[in-house]
Amino acid sequence: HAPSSQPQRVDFKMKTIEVDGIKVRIQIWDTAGQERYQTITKQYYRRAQGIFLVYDISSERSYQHIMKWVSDVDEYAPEGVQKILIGNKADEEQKRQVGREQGQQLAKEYGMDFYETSACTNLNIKESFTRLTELVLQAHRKELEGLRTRASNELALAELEEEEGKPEGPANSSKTCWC
Ligand SMILES: Nc1nc2c(ncn2[C@@H]2O[C@H](COP(=O)(O)OP(=O)(O)OP(=O)(O)O)[C@@H](O)[C@H]2O)c(=O)[nH]1
Repeated sequence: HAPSSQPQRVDFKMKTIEVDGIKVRIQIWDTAGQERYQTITKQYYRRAQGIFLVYDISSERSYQHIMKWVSDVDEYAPEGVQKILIGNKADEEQKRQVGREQGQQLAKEYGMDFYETSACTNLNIKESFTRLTELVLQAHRKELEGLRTRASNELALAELEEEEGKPEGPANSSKTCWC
């Protein structure tokens, strides 16, 4: 926690969204981008499951910073964290410094999905949150399936071992009482 005299540099919100007919409760952490707060915000990467890397389409500089963010995420976030690249302020067309293709190209290089969004007009806000949640769920579904397979294999093995441990002959018939 930041000392109370310091401004809060991490905003935290809860939201419920629906993905594939399933209600998912998500925690959204908005960390500060400013350099002087970065030691604090890096600590928050560790528990992230999905990350938006956001630049401002009216700022070439913010776009150039994305590579640095990606390397920070690679260093501090858990392996397998899902990432999406966002070009925000898409409503500011007249101030645009970063082409949509530049965003698409960078996202492709890093194997990320890409959206241009606007917090002012709501463009792609819901879509990008839904997509990131979907990716996180997909990643965890694989984990869950892995666990399930392991659990059923272990169960099958335990049953086999139990079966092998039973005495042979008539005592092993269905009439035997094991209680
Ligand atoms: N036109 C426009 N302005 C936006 C949009 N999103 C944010 N802003 C404005 O951009 C400024 C910065 O927004 P913040 O949400 O504080 O940006 P931030 O990246 O979280 O800033 P830090 O937390 O300081 O790193 C504010 O004045 C917002 O109103 C958008 O989609 N369009």
